Amino acid sequence: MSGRGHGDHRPWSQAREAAGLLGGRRSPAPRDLPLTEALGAVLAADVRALAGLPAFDASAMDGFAVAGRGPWRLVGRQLAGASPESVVLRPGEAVEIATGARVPKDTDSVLPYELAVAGGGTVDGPAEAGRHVRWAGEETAPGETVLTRGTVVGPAALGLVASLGHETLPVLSPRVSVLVTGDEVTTSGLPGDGSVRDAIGPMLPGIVDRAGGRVGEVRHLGDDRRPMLGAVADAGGDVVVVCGSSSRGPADHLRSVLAELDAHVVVDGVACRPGHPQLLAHTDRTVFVGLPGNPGAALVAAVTLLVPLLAAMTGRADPCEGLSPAVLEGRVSAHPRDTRLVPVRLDGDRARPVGHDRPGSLRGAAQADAYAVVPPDWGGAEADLLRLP
Ligand SMILES: Nc1nc2c(c(=O)[nH]1)N[C@H]1C(S)=C(S)[C@@H](COP(=O)(O)OP(=O)(O)OC[C@H]3O[C@@H](n4cnc5c(N)ncnc54)[C@H](O)[C@@H]3O)O[C@H]1N2
Ligand code: MOO
Repeated sequence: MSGRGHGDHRPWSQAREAAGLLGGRRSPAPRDLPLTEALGAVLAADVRALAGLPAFDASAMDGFAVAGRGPWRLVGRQLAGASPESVVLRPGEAVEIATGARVPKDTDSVLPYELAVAGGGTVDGPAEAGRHVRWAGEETAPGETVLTRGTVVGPAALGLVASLGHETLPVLSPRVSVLVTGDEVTTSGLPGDGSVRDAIGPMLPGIVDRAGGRVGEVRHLGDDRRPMLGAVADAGGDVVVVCGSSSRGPADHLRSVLAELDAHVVVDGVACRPGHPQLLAHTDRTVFVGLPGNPGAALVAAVTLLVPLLAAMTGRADPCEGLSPAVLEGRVSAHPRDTRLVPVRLDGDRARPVGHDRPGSLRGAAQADAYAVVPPDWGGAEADLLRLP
């Protein structure tokens, strides 16, 4: 049973710092992810244009592509996506053209419908040489660097690189394996009669994603020690998260399993409520994070250790940080030793506790914008905030 008293628990802010420091010393190997999976990851290398933008000379307006001086004889029509070599223009000729369509060879400019006078097989108007054509490569030339290493891939970046011909992106994104433990934990159907539905497995991939990592596998295990040892030892990835088994009951084997794997323990218990049974440890190859089985406590532990760890592994800002402090409403009191994390809704510079914040419940966190951080020495009124992932 317990060999460590409560006094050994790390102060909450120090635990977060320790996770960030460890993450800063661990860089995941670069890997290529399909564009559909690259959102939110950090670029491992500069990205160059594989094709120019536009990739061909295209009309920027609906109207007429013209060559030479007007009036022009209408010789055809070019719609977007039409076969590339359909038309070649000679001086004095025009084709009706759609925005985005490839302009015929030897086009000088495009005359928009609004400026054109058309009839009797001819068209005339004030065409200006070179205008209203998006010339190949004028926005981006092939080979140009369009995104630099270290950029967090956002939706626009995905659209950009797709338009330049990429199928994958080189990213730094820690691979995370999740082991959910507990004989009583089920993955489908109604809970009851001593069984509970896994609430942590469904929650973690989104949290990991927002911190720039990817969950590769969520495995469910019982409470026996030997299978847990095998599963922890064999779990692939840069980070292995073990849920449940973090406390000091007869089925809580994580500490002894980590000791058998010669893991170095960095944090064993954090002075926060909920979520004090948390673990951070590592071998040369892998970082281990132990989360409590109570789902509300697991979420607090995830934002305490897992999120800062993953963010620091790719050198990005912690996605939970950056909110300004707010006036904490309601009757919240500080705990004598532990930092309390209170789920709140934000309204301007005010934070209102939402309740339903017991360690076993995610109901409050599911409706909240942030945790209000209430340290033991809290003076009342304003509290720091930690954005909920
Ligand atoms: N003697 C002590 N007992 C406990 C302490 C303590 O300090 N001394 N701490 C309590 C706190 S606080 C927590 S939190 C839990 C953490 O325990 P474990 O991490 O070992 O988790 P379990 O005992 O397996 O489960 C706790 C609770 O959560 C339910 N659970 C577990 N996994 C899931 C899941 N994936 N989804 C939903 N619910 C889950 C489980 O059925 C239990 O009800 O220890 C306290 N005890
Ligand atoms: O601290 Mo436990 O992790 O509250 O439920």
